[in-house]
This record gives sequence, structure tokens and C-alpha cells, in this order.
Amino acid sequence: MPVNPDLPAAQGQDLSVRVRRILIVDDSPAQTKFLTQVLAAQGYGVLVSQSAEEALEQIAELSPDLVISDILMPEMDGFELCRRIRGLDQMNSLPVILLTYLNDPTHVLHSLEAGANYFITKPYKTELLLSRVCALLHGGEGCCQVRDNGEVVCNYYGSNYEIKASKGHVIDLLLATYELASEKNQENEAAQEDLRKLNEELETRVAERTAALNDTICELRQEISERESAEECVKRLNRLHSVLSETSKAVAHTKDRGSLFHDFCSIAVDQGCFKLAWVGILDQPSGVIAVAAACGTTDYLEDLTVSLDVGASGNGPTGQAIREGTQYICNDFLGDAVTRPWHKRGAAYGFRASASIALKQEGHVIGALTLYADKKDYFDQPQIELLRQMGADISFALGNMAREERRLDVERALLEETTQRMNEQELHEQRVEYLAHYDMVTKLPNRFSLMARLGQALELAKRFSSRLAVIFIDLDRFKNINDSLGHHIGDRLLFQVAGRLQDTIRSADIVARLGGDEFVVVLPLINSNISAAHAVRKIQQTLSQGYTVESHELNITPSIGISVYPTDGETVQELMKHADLAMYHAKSAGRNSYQFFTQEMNLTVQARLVLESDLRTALERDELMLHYQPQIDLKSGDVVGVEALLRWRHPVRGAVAPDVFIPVAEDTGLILSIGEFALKSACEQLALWISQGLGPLRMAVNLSARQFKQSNLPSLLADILAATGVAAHLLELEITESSAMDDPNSAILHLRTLREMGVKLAIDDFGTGYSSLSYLKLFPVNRLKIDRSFVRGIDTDSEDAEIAAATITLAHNLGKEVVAEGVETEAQCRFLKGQQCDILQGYFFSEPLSAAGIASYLAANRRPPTLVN
Ligand SMILES: Nc1nc2c(ncn2[C@@H]2O[C@@H]3COP(=O)(O)O[C@H]4[C@@H](O)[C@H](n5cnc6c(=O)[nH]c(N)nc65)O[C@@H]4COP(=O)(O)O[C@H]3[C@H]2O)c(=O)[nH]1
Repeated sequence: MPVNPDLPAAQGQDLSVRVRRILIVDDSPAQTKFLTQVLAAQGYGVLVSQSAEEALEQIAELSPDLVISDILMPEMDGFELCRRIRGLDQMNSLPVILLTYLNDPTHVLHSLEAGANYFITKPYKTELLLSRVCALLHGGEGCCQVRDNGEVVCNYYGSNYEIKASKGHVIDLLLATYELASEKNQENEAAQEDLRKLNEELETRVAERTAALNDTICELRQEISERESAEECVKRLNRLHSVLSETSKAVAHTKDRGSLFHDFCSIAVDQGCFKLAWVGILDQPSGVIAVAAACGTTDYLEDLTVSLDVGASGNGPTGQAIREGTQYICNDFLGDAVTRPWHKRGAAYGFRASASIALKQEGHVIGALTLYADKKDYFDQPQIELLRQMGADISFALGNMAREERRLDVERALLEETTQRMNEQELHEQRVEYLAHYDMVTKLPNRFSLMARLGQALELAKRFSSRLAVIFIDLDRFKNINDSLGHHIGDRLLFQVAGRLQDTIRSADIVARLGGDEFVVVLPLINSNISAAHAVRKIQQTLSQGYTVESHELNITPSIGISVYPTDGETVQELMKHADLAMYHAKSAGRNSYQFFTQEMNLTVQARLVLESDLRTALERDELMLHYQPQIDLKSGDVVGVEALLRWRHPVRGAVAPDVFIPVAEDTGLILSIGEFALKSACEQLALWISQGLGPLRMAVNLSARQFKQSNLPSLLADILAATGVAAHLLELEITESSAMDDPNSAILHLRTLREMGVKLAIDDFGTGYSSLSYLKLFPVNRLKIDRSFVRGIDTDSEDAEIAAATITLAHNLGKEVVAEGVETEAQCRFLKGQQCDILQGYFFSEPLSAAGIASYLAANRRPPTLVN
């Protein structure tokens, strides 16, 4: 690439160097633009003229340094322009380069004639053009220079060539070259023309092929779309087939119409991909078609009116299908006139086609099922055939259901009739049974029933070795009431007596009417004769209350006889006979009384009842008091405590032993108030002794099983301790081994509560019960009291001795002290001392003493002499 020497080489050099200007003359704007860019890029100033005339003006006016001109121009060609320039006065030496196409060698000659400095054939290489421009502007005349000797120096791409040939020779060569070049050019043009034609041909062929291809593509598209729509049809058909198959299954297993309709709608939407499926049932009188089941976009059906009316609401697919009893296909839901009332609504839900199939039941149209699809022309012939089949299947099922319903109705009616008959029969049998076992006047079991039940109760009593009482009741002077007021009143009275008897006895007891004014009560599984006596007294008391029968105020009393198994008989007959006999004794003894079968039992029970009654008043009458028995520490010989023991001084019978009255108190529940009295009195006495300087002493008080289980015991104790001011640890509560083992788990909880209060605890009569060692470990007690029955024989009976010794070892191993009670002899004392027993109690030291007695005992005899050694 030639470098423009007119431009400054570097900064700081003289900027006044003139820029060379080149005038381009060409009527083609594209050529001019290209040339301008090439020259401007080299730093030349560029002037442009679109005609030769304009160029001459510019040359005169602007004096360019070089002219590059096209040859072919409309008004004046490049040769003429060159000639005119050479004819100018001032600018006749202005270098001119002519641009020409290489198709006519005469152009060369014309150029030379016109005085052009150089000509370049188009298309030209820009490097060649620039090299010529550079040579003409800076190297003199042109690319060649003629020396004085006639030699020519030719500059070609910067290299000089000295040419010695004559001018004519050179022109010949130039023309020959041009001719050759022109020929080549023509050949080239011909080849180009051929190529162009070939291209044209090719393009035509390509266009033809493209058109053919487009046709093929169109055909293919058409084929694909046809295939797609065929596939879509197959898919739809398949879906409908699966709907049909599922419908068949539903038809087989569904038992009622509602479920069948519902199943079908779900199948149509889920498997058939319909947008909505619904079953409308025709209400015959009104002609309205009500929705019985629907699935899919069911909102569409809201407030929708479809009827059998031939007007608008009945002209749709559903109405028509029902009216015609066939199917109605609407393949253009939004365009069809019959669906006009639903066009807007259907469009909102995307419905484009719908089909309705009439549903028949045993030949009668009962409604229709209607399906909505999202594509126009959805239903084709095969589909319509399937829909028809589906309708037939459902109609078949409906027929079957109707027949089955009728069959069931008949069956139900038959069953009801049979059941009613059976019920009547059963009621009749029950009535017979009732009459056989119950007394009609009192509704109580009758004699027959009583004997059976008594027999069973007796078996149980025998099996459990328990007692059983038969109570024979006869109403005194009942005959008078019957005779004076009539049987009717008598029966009403008997009914009331029966009611009172039932209210009095427990549910497990038996009450029956033998007949007339005779009743029998059986008490199965009683503990003692006293229990029977108590029940009898309750019966006697209840029956003796006044009665009101139809405005008659009546009074009646019972005479009662009691026999007890096993003492009074071992069979039902014996016990009944003896109770009856006892009742006669009661009657002869003056009525309104009761008698046991044996005199001995009468006496025992009588005595016991008297004792109970006396004990009830003993507390109020201040007949109960406490005695105290000292407890001696074996190591020190000191009196460390006393045991409080109840005493009853009966005004007539004298002293009654606790062994006699405590069980009575326990049976009657009096033990709770008596026990409270004992606790309170013992604490008051201890407080008094302590205040008299006789303490500190521990006071042991016996707790009965009932007291021990009483929930308010801790609060009662707290009250007593607070009221008397006795420190809790000075009070020891003794519970018997049997009451602890009665319910060991709750005993542990009760004992823990008491222990937490600070009181001491002891297990009384240890060895007489059946303590489990595992429980003994868990009982939070401080002491075990070896029962006096073991102490009695420790020096004579080796077994007693072993039991006592084992108890002491066991207690010590469990961290508990041992008290031996009932110690009567020195030998017993020595044995117990040898076994490391902790505390002794018994007649050997002192029998239970009154409070005053203990005071003197303590004062006089703090350390018993026998134990000192
Ligand atoms: N053979 C003999 N007996 C001796 C000897 N030393 C004391 N005893 C007697 O042994 C009994 C010891 O009382 P227990 O085992 O708690 O047995 C008591 C106790 O279970 C009950 N009891 C007494 N007072 C009360 C009480 O306040 N409340 C309760 N719930 N029961 C009490 O009555 C049972 C009998 O009491 P008691 O007749 O006073 O009989 C007392 C006492 O007098 C002796 O050396 N030889």
C-alpha cells in the first residue's frame, strides 16, 4: 500500500504541508462514493463532479492536483474532458487518469490521443489505482518517464523499468496486449453470460422445485392434519369405549339408580374427558327435567331450565332426546338454533358439541343423559353408535333395578308379615312364660319360679360355703281387708306390699309371692344370722308403714319366719318348711314379729341385737373408756410407751371385753365414732401426763380396718393433734396385719400419708395374717408387733419360738423395731431378750391400767426389777 507523502509523518512536524486534492468525475454515485472513501482514507482531499462540464468549472475554480474521470458520461465523455483540460491555459498539465472497461482496445488509443496520463480498466485493484495516483502526484508525469535519449523509465508498483523499445513498438505491444485482454474479456463476458444464464436456469429450476416442494409440504400437512384428526377420532372413540366398558361394570355392581347415575357421570368426565355429564329425570306431571346426577363443570346447570316443553327450554338436545325417546346429537353447540337459549352460557363453559341419550326404564322414557364436548363436530357416527349402546346398557340396568325393587318390596312385605307373626307368637309365648313364672297380681315371681331360683342360690351357697336365709312373710289379718273392702282392694294392697319388699331388699336377693298374703324373700350369700335379722327388721319396719289404697287408709303388719342354710336345712323343701314353721311361731307369739327356726338362734340373735342397741348408746352414756398397758424397752428397762385399750363398763352386764364389742362395732359401723373417741381420749390423756411431768411417753392406739381406710383420717388426726398439742411422733397407730394386707397397694398409700404427718406406725398381730414379704418391705411402718399367740409358746413350743425369732430378725433386717405383746413370764422375757427384741408388753409387767393406775405405775415402778439384771 503506497503511503501518502502529503500527510504529516508525525506530530510536531510542519502542518502547513498542503493536502493534495483529487477531482473525481463520474455520473455513477456508487462509483463516486467508493472512490471518495478509498482516496479520503489515504488523506487526499476529494472533489466530486457528476459531469464533465461541472468538472471543467471546478478545475477552473479550485485547481485540483489530479483528475480521475470515467470515460462514459452522457453529455461529454472522459476523452473530451481530457482534451478540454489539455486545451486549458493554466491547467493543461493537470494529470488525468481515465477509468474504462476493458472491452474495446480503441479506448486506449482514444485515451492516448486525448492526452490522458493514465487509464485504468475497471474493475481495478485499489492498490494499483493508489500507486498510479501517488506516482502522478509525486513522481512527475505518470508511471513512465521519457528520458532525453528517448528511453522510457517505467515505474510499476514502485520499481523502475528502463524500456529501450521504440514508441511504435510499445504501442503495438500495448494494442496486442489490449486485444488479447479484450478477447479474454469478451470470453470472460461470454462465460459470465453463460454463467448468468445457467444461474437463471438454475434459479428457475430451484423455483420450480421449491414450488413442487411446497405443494408436497401442503399435501403432507393436509395428510398430517387428516391423520391427526383421524387419530383424535380414534382417541375419542377409545375414550368412549372405555366409558362404555366402565359403564358396563357400574351397571353390573351398582344397586340403586342414584349411584348408577352418579357413577356414569363421573366415568364420562374422568374417562371420556367430557366437560360435563348430567342425568336429567323427567317429572311427568310438570314436564320439568330435574338434575339427578352431574359431574364436571356442574355450575353450568345452576338455575338451568330444561323441560319437555316444545318451546325454547324443551327444544335443546335433552328435551328432544326425551321427547323422541332416542338420542339427539348437536355437533355445533354454539351455532345450532336448538341450543340458542344456552349459547352464551355454553360458550362461557367451552362447550362446542353436545349429545343427549334418552334413558328408558322398562320401555318408558324416564330422562336423558347429556354430555358436552369441547370440540365442534365431536360426535361422529361410531361415537353416536357407542352412545346409543351406553344408553341401552343404562336402560337395561334401570329395568333390572326396577324389577329388583319390586321383588324386594314383595320380599319386605313378606318378611314384615312373617316377623309380625313371629313377634305375635313370641309375645304369646312370652306371655305364657310370664304367666308360668310370675304372679299376675304383684308381678313378682310365683312359687314355681321361686323354687327354681332358690335351688340355684342354694347351690351357690353350698359351693362358696356361705349362709343363705329364707324369709317367710305372712300379712297379719289380711283376710279382714279382703272380706271388708273386697278382693280388688286386697289385690291393690298386695301390689303395694310387693313394691315395698322390692325396694327394701338388695338386687341380688329374691322376692316372690307364694299366693294369698304369703311372700318369700331369699338372701343368698349372707355372712351371719345377724345379717338376716337386720334385713328382716328392715322388712318388718317397711311393711308396717301405713298404706293408701283408693282412698282407704290401711295398716298391716307382717309375721316373719326365718330359716338359715346350713343350720336349718340343706334342701329347698326343708328350708321352705322350716321358714314357714318359724313364721307360725312368730304369728302365735303375737304377730308383727319374726322368729328364727331354732330357739338357740333366736336367743343368739336377740342377744346380739341387744348388744348392738346398747353399744349405740354406750358412747352417749359415757360407758366407754380407755385403759393403758405399759410398753418396756428391753435394753434400758424404761417404760417407753403405753397402748390404749378400750373398755366398756355396761350398766347391767358389767365389763364387756373388746373382743366382744369391737366386732359388733365394726359390723354396725359404730367403730368409726368409737375409734374417734379412742384417738381423742388417748391424746388428751397423753397431753395431761406430759403436763404432769410423766412424759415423754409414746401412746399406741389401735385403728380398725374401717378407720384406717376412712379418707378423712389424716384430717381427723391433724385436728386431734392440734387440739391436744401432742407431738405427732409420740402417737403410734397400730393397724392389724390383716387390714394392711386386705388391699396392700392402697394400704401403702394410706400409711405413707400418715407417716408424712410424723406419726409412728406399727403392724399389730403380726404373724396371724399372710403378709407378703415384698409388701412388708414396702409398708412404711416403724414397728412390728409379734402376736401374743406366738409369744405364749416361745418357751414351750419350738415352732412359736422359731416364728418369734424369725420375725425379730426379719424386722431388724427391714430396719423396724419389734414389740412382743402378751409377755407373761420371765422365761418369755429372757428368750425375747436373747433374740434382741426391742420392746415388751404384757401382764408380766402390767395388765392394762386406768389412767390413774398408769400414773402411779410410772411414778413407782419406772424400771421393773426383773429386767435390770
Ligand atoms: N393373754 C394376755 N393378754 C394380754 C396380755 N397383755 C395384754 N393383753 C391383752 O392383749 C390385747 C392387746 O390388744 P390388741 O392385740 O390390740 O387387741 C385388741 C384390739 O384388737 C381390740 N381393741 C382394744 N382397744 C381397741 C381400740 O381402741 N380400737 C380398736 N380398733 N380395737 C381395740 O381389742 C383387742 C382386745 O383388747 P383387750 O381385750 O384389751 O386385750 C388386749 C390386752 O388386754 C398378756 O400378758 N396376756
